[in-house]
Amino acid sequence: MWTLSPSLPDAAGLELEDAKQLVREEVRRHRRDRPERERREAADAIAVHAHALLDGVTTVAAYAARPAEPDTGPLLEVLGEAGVEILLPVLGPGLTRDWAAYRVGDPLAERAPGRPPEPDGPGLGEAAVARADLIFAPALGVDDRGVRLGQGGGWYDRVLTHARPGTPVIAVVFDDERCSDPLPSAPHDRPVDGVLTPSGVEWLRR
Ligand SMILES: Nc1nc2c(c(=O)[nH]1)N(C=O)[C@@H](CNc1ccc(C(=O)N[C@@H](CCC(=O)O)C(=O)O)cc1)CN2
Ligand SMILES: Nc1ncnc2c1ncn2[C@@H]1O[C@H](COP(=O)(O)OP(=O)(O)OP(=O)(O)O)[C@@H](O)[C@H]1O
Repeated sequence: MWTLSPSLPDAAGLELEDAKQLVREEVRRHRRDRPERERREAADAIAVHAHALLDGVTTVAAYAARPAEPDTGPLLEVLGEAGVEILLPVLGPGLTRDWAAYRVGDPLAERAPGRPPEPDGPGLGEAAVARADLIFAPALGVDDRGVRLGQGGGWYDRVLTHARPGTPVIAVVFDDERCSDPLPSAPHDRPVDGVLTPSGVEWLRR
């Protein structure tokens, strides 16, 4: 069985960005091979465990998954059923950062190949993430320190500077991407507070 920890490429002697890129390639390769059934089951389990995080939460910043990511459709449904306000990322030119409100059932469309599905409501501005009481972030891997490896655009590292201090950030990954060995990390990488996998919620930093 593949898991990220023992599959970490040997990053010794590499520049940090090169080391990150190698790990991204390893995870993406594995994601491409993941059976669709496993992805579907993971999505359902992730949604079930998300319930436990919603006490006292009014607004959630979440995301609509791209094809090989854990599907967030069931998670978004759980959020909708709980009556919370949902914000989803919207990308402008050059991956600029914005958010729009989303209600379950609203159309989501890929604006360009490889881009995540997006709502078409008005942009609320990058700083709208400050409304969120809870933030779900996509990731390729998360280690014991909460270091999150993202897709490499720095989108979340930048956008999270607008989150209200103390707002929990929860990365969503498959079980085999929850990594017990340290992932490469830079000073600007904002650690996450917890990780949500099909096995449940794990708090890493409290
Ligand atoms: N579902 C989801 N939404 C997200 C992210 C994410 O990782 N997942 N992001 C996390 O930061 C931000 C957007 N990051 C993005 C990163 C890459 C591409 C993209 O166009 N990828 C193309 C081309 C890549 C390339 O050639 O360099 C592709 O993958 O085909 C789009 C958005 C915000 N929304
Ligand atoms: N807060 C920031 N301010 C300025 N530049 C940043 C910031 N965060 C990240 N960057 C730059 O963005 C690029 C990608 O960063 P990084 O590798 O951490 O992305 P990532 O966390 O994997 O991606 P994402 O957050 O989009 O999923 C790097 O060149 C980095 O220097």
